[in-house]
Amino acid sequence: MKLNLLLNPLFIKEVQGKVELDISGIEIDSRRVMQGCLFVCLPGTVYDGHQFAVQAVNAGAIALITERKLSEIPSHITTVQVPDARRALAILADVFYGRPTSRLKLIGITGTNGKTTTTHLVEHIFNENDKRTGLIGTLYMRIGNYREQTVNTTPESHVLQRNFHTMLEQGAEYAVVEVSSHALDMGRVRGCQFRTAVLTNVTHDHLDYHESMERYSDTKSLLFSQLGSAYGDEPKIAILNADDPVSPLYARKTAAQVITYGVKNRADIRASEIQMKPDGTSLQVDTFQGRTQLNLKLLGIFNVYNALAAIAVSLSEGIPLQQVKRSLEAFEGVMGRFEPIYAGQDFTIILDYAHNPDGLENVLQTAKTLTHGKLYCVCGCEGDKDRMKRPIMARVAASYADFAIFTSDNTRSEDPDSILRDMLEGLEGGPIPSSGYTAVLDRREAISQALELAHPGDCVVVAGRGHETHLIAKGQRIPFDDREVILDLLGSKTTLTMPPESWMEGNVVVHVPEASL
Ligand SMILES: CC(=O)N[C@H]1[C@@H](OP(=O)(O)OP(=O)(O)OC[C@H]2O[C@@H](n3ccc(=O)[nH]c3=O)[C@H](O)[C@@H]2O)O[C@H](CO)[C@@H](O)[C@@H]1O[C@H](C)C(=O)N[C@@H](C)C(=O)N[C@H](CCC(=O)O)C(=O)O
Ligand SMILES: Nc1ncnc2c1ncn2[C@@H]1O[C@H](COP(=O)(O)OP(=O)(O)OP(=O)(O)O)[C@@H](O)[C@H]1O
Repeated sequence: MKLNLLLNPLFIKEVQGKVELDISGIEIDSRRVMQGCLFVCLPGTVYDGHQFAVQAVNAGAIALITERKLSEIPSHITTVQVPDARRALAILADVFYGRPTSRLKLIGITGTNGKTTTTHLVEHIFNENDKRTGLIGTLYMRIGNYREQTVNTTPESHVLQRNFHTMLEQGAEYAVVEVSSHALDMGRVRGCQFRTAVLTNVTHDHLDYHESMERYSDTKSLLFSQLGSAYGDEPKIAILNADDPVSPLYARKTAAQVITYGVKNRADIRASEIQMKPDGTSLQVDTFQGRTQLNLKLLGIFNVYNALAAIAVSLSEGIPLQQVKRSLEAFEGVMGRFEPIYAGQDFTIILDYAHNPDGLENVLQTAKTLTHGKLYCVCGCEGDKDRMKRPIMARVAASYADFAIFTSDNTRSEDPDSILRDMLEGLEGGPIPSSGYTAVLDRREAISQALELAHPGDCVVVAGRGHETHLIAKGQRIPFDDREVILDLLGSKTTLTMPPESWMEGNVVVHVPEASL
């Protein structure tokens, strides 16, 4: 694409050099630059991309977007100075890839927990109903069988727009995207023409970055204000969790039409008569298309919320309720999210990705409800991330588990002992698990101890890592997959299908939510 066409929508302070150039791609990392690229110099949290301009030119960049004048740039290289390179990147990426979101039906899902699960639920329902989708999130970018690995839950704008372009090429009608608070804050989704925005929930996480819950919640609300205020021929919809206290404020921030879902409060899509059994959850759902009975294979009230959000998206796209029901009932779950690991052992093991207080509480609450015997929890906290959640997560584990084993997660640059000390501070003067707790630095050893302690009827929850296959410590990525470790400790190579009767020996549990209508 010609550079002058790319630059058209940009507010430019100064251009030096020719703009009649053919640009082969847009890059922000000098190590990935290819011949003919436009290199955008981004100020980052660790480095300043301007430092790598010369490196980018040496690697083949023919033009640069900068926020200031740079010395040492060869005179044949075009330099375009803008006030804000990150904003410029979003605009350039949108133009370079042909404004793909104007031709895709874009659904963005934000929230502290449940984004991955809800995007997968929506993808599954849509695909079962002949709507071709692309999905972007923590696990991957995928369109049918085509997959690309993602570095971030929500990629930087040039990768995001490239993904959307690929989706269009592959015939996708919809894009279902996890939108993280970091992405909203850094403007990675600027330029995306969202059709539907969904909120799962807002609870404590990422305060290392956002600093306060107010700022965190305010950042998440950007997705709803970014639905825009112009009305076109197609509907714009904000889907909000009626039981989350932030929702009324988010409703005020959007000009879009609002659909609510929930369990406790009045909502457009509301679940009641929730019953949880070891092999699934049944519920009644009242919607604007009538009432239906649902039998989900998923466990936990948190998954009821995820399912309600997916129902709201599906109904708003005109999929009949009975078809939504059929599709939801066939959904098997998402890798590493409340996933049972069974290799013939006589107790239950749940692999889960919970890595913040609310996620852990939801998972342990669900496991406890279904466990007749003892509940064991193995969990840790990440280094170089929100320190404030460490004692809270330990308290959550202590409140639900009969025995807690605190261990390491990604320690990054931090001393693993000091992370554990932060966690254990949460137990001072607080609840202590009925059978006690221990701290075991080595994660494999921690899991091993939990499996050795468990008896028939017990349940071991291994939390925090879910689908992850590596641990990060001192700048190294060390292969470590909780699933493989568990199977290895059980002396098995693969998981088997678990017969429902060998799950936790729980009776049918009826959950009666408190109605506040
Ligand atoms: C804190 C943060 O979000 N950092 C993101 C940010 O990197 P950064 O600003 O720190 O970049 P930097 O390392 O300082 O470098 C500055 C610039 O110099 C460039 N550079 C750097 C080195 C070099 O040799 N050459 C070069 O050109 C870099 O490419 C960059 O353009 O921009 C990068 C490109 O978009 C992101 O990949 C990176 O995400 C890192 C990996 C990360 O861990 N982010 C987390 C916090 C995050 O965003 N998480 C959310 C999900 C959270 C959740 O819900 O759990 C997500 O959406 O993934
Ligand atoms: N609606 C929910 N409310 C609370 N906890 C949830 C909910 N859905 C899932 N969880 C818990 O949070 C964990 C992460 O779920 P999921 O991956 O769907 O969320 P996410 O928002 O994509 O997380 P991340 O952004 O960190 O990838 C699950 O393993 C489960 O423990």
